[in-house]
Amino acid sequence: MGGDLEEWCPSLGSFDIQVHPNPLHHHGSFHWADDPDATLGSRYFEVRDGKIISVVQRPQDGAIFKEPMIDYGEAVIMPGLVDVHAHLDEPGRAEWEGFATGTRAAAAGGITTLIDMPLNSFPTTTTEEALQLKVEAAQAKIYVDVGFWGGLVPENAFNATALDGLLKAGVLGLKSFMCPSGIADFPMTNTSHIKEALPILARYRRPLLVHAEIQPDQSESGSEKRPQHNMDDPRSYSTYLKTRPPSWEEAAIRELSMVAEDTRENGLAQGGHLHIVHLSDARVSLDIIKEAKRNGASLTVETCPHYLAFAAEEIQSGDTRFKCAPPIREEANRKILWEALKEGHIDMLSSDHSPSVPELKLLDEGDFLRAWGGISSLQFVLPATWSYGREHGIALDQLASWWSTRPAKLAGQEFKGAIAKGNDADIVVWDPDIDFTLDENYNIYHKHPVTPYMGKQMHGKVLATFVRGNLVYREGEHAPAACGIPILAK
Ligand SMILES: NC(=O)N[C@H]1NC(=O)NC1=O
Ligand SMILES: [Zn+2]
Ligand SMILES: [Zn+2]
Repeated sequence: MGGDLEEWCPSLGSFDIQVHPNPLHHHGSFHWADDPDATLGSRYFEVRDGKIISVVQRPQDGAIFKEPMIDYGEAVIMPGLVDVHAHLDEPGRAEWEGFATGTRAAAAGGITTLIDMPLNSFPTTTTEEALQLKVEAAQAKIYVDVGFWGGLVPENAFNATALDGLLKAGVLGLKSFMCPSGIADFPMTNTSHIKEALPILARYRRPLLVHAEIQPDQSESGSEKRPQHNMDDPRSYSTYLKTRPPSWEEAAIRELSMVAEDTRENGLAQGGHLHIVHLSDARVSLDIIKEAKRNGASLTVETCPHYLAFAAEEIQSGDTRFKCAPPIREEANRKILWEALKEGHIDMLSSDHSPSVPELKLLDEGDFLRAWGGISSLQFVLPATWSYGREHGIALDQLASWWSTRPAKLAGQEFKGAIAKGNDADIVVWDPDIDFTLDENYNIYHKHPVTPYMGKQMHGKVLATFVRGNLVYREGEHAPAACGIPILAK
């Protein structure tokens, strides 16, 4: 590695990066996410004022190369990850996770853009004023770029003026829940709320993201109930699993697939888009999604590394670090999820980083029914996807598509998600061959170190992360200044 890298943020100015193909990892060809025809060979790209201004096979191919030149040798260079689903909880619950801690973890994990969820912070991001508070809280604290989803709740769903205000203020889209969210000031929406909001979102060409689970008896208690399962052992994972069967996801996704018909050509919400967050059920729910897509709906779906990494059978009694909703299902389901991802039926990945203060995980009692549902994982999504994905024969360009290109598109970030001329120089440099064990000595930058990945052996180490040409992280060190910016839709 050459060049003067001591110059951290706010800008490295102009520089060039040289990339050699990694002979161990080319999986047929080494290429950028947006350039499937690229053949094996060194590649160069040139960065100026935070933008990629050229990508060439050889320096003489039209680019004027200047110093400094950074040569990353055998390392893999990919577009920075775009995580469209993270809960940064500030303002209001900064003790759960915050902008500084969350984005430092993101930078260390190769994530260059993160879209913050409208809930778990207080107030929830359901009004223009609340968005303003979010932006103020993020200001000067973020190490990567951060956009914001707004919240669709019953209170604003039938109020077109309120939704217009929120969208004009710059949220990148809206998010709603079809079951209790676990947060009192983020009540769930039903199908009519969603149907009503979709044409408004369509006018802005912004998506509606939905937590797709429906609790059959529909009682809105704001928290999970302990119905007929209260005779079972609350420390046993299977007890929790039974409380949220695949039929919950199926019921929600069936309703959504009908609403999604409005997004088809000549539909009431043409130009609109529905996105299903964190799919866990790889069976009937996925079949409904495939059918809806075949019928022309503008619909996408994400899953998360924890559904691809873990299986219900291995979750130990009382280990509530693994509690999330929808729940992690059986090994057989995990296998089908991988197939669906590789075949393109699942469009992208996200972290759903949803930590709480450790006390709410009730780790001592190990009560799965009462513990906070949410998995902390932000910093580890790249090595987790790679480590577990290697067994399933995934390729680097698939990683870039699931983690960068497609999520950038969902979030409307046309200048992010790919290493291409004119794009932001958002880049992760990493070595897929370096193994590490996530243990107590590992630098975890999340607010709290509680994570189900603790103790796991993983492959893949992030060497450097650039956000708009700024070196924000390099091997255990962060830039002294927080040079991420809030992203607001125009
Ligand atoms: N409120 C919140 O973050 N809930 C999230 N946690 C989880 O496991 N699934 C969710 O939707
Ligand atoms: Zn959710
Ligand atoms: Zn979430």
